[in-house]
Amino acid sequence: MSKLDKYRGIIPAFYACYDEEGNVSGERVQALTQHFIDKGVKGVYVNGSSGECIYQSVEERKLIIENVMAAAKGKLTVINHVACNNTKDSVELAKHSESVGVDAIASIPPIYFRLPEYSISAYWNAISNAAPNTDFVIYNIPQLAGTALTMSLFAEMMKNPRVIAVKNSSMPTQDIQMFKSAGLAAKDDFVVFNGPDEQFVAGRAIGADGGIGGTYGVMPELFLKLNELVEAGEKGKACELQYAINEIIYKMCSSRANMYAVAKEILRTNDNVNIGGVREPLENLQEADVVIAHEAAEMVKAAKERYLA
Ligand SMILES: CC(=O)N[C@@H]([C@@H](O)[C@H](O)[C@H](O)CO)[C@@H](O)CC(=O)C(=O)O
Repeated sequence: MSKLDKYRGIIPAFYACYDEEGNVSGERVQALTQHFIDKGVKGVYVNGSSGECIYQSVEERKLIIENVMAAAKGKLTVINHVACNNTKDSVELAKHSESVGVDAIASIPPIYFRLPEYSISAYWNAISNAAPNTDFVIYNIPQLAGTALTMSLFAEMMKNPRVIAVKNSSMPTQDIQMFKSAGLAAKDDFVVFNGPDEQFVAGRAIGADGGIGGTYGVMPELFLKLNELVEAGEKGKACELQYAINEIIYKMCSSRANMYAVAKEILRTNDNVNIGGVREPLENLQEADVVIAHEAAEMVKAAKERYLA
């Protein structure tokens, strides 16, 4: 048993939870956390892309993680994404994360200015030094952050003993293999999370230890089953379920509204969990999008009936 086993499995990327006025709702954060505990997932990834972190203040992000921790009570592995695009605020969130007892903090590189690698490693190490007793996860999502995790930057970060994982949301699954191999060459144990939900089976096959995903939240049971099939070596069945999941994701992405608005409507419809809409400038649902969300909700139900029986 490795001390990193708590990160191996299905970890939904936590959605932003708002009240009817669009303010962060601590009560709804707790309700969503409880929902994930009830579903039996390994953990949650809080304040990431799915958490709409770039549209939230430092105080709101503190409120969110405090409420996740209050409801999780040790029943979930909690990873808190703390990057704010400036070192000062990110450091403040890192310190606060450690004070509330998260398992790990995570960070994307700084966005907008194309910084040299020594500035990115200095940024990540400053954040990590502010939480000296907390694991650190590098979040690689070049298509959104605009900066990719190169192998030289990765090697530099491996010198930090708290760096235990990469959450890899880049599209080439080969990146997973490269980070996994280099991570294991540098350390006794190292975790890589699959990022693109549509490639979960491929990511796991090439070395990912589990996944963190933005669509797990609307169908955690299906991803738990998918992970089980992968672990059992049932390639054919795993691919069949992956294809069914992908049809659901394509449906979710076919909406004019932002995908997270669709996800929240699916949660409301299928699970009676109401966490509001999305924050502007993300698009909320119009009538045609509600139809799409309800079709996707039906697809989730049908897939559960078919694959979980
Ligand atoms: C580019 C992107 O948003 N990738 C998502 C995926 O889960 C993605 O939503 C999913 O594969 C659907 O395309 C995650 O990797 C992001 C994520 O987990 C997070 O930080 O919320």
